[in-house]
Amino acid sequence: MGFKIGLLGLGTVGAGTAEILLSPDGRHPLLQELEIYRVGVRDISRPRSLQLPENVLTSDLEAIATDPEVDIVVELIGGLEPARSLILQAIASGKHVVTANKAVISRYGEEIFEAANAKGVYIMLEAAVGGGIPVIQTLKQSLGANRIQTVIGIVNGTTNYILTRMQTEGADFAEVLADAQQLGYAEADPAADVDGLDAADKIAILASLAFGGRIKLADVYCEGIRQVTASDIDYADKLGFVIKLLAIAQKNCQTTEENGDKENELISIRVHPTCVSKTHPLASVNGVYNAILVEGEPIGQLMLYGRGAGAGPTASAVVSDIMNIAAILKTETVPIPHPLLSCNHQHYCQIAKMEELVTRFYARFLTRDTPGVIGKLGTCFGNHKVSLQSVVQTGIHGDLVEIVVVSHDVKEGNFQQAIAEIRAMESIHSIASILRVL
Ligand SMILES: NC(=O)c1ccc[n+]([C@@H]2O[C@H](COP(=O)([O-])OP(=O)(O)OC[C@H]3O[C@@H](n4cnc5c(N)ncnc54)[C@H](OP(=O)(O)O)[C@@H]3O)[C@@H](O)[C@H]2O)c1
Ligand SMILES: N[C@@H](CCO)C(=O)O
Ligand code: NA
Repeated sequence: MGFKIGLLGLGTVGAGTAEILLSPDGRHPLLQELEIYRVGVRDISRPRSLQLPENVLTSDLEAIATDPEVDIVVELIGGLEPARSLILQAIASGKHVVTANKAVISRYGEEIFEAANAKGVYIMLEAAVGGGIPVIQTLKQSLGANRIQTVIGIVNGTTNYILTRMQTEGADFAEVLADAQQLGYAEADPAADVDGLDAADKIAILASLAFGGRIKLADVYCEGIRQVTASDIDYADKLGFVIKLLAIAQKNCQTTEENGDKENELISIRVHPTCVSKTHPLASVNGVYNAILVEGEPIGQLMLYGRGAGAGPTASAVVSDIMNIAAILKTETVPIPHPLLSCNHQHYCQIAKMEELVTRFYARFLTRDTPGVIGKLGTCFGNHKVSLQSVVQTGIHGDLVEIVVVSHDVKEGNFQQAIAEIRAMESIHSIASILRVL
């Protein structure tokens, strides 16, 4: 056998990975040279559906990360600790690392990549974004000739699955979330999915690759889907939209005030539920499917589509990373950092303020049924340079009237100022929802 794999974790993705490694027939011949040498889990007495070679299973994960026999450590336990420490121990022991852990990479990427570069080992993370979709390698290698302008993704399978079933069945949020957990799509703590944090980790990683600099996770604006209601899905539908949790990173034309230098272009980076026109390619990405739309020069638009979660698709990405490393180890006697596989970012991207974002908005108001209320809304928006595309009175609830507004492209800061004033108006009962429109 050629290369010894130390697998940390044998849950959804770990078991999917082991399954591929244990059945190499009909796959790339390089797989024949990969050996599952050790597998680390929390509880070795737990019954496993997989038949592993004897004495492979252990609960001593540190021993795997530092074992001189192991060539590649594959971290699939998830969470921040002990995942981060184990990755750092593996690097310090001269091992290449494959991980599906976007949470660790988006928070500790600088520490991990600096340690890896100093030690001359690779950190591969194809499974961390878009599951089986080969988006990391596409950005690192295949699109290297392009100037990337925009990356827009549906990158969380759990929330896409929930929104799709809410849309098609009028299903209840909690019931659909339980199904997503059962199917192995959700994170151990599904709040990471539902509150948009998982998507924020992923867009931080994608933006870093697309724009060639580090991204501080705290700079990613993030809203989840808890506040999306059946009513909004219904109104959006009538207006020609579906609601999707989008993760968006865009190079802003605006330059920094200090010197107006092109080098200082700002990046806008955000995750939020978004009204997407039914004719947009991302609108038909449903269920656990993910898609990433990239716009670059000269390639134009490119969309990658596939399964973003689940054992098999995610393991497909993990094993392809293992194979990339094995291929290098096989062909180079002294591995040198492969310029298209390693990460050498030296600076942080500058991030645009949310107030500066230019976007369309959808807003739903519950108002008292008093004369002139639509006029007051329109005047207030107008005073703040918010131009409206449509204002529709959509229903009456007792003595309250429901009004839905869709704006043209406006500055986020102007829109929010108008909303603050409207909220304080006597004739406004409440603002039921505000969504951005793609
Ligand atoms: N699930 C997906 O569809 C998916 C898709 C893309 C990326 N990912 C990422 O892949 C990683 C793994 O996710 P998963 O869904 O496979 O997780 P999982 O099903 O919860 O499996 C976690 C595995 O790690 C082991 N483990 C966890 N903490 C441990 C600790 N402190 N010490 C020793 N072993 C520990 C568990 O051991 P026991 O078996 O003994 O409990 C289990 O085998 C995460 O980073 C996740 O974000 C998941
Ligand atoms: N919980 C994640 C798993 C894949 O990263 C999702 O639902 O997309
Ligand atoms: Na991927």
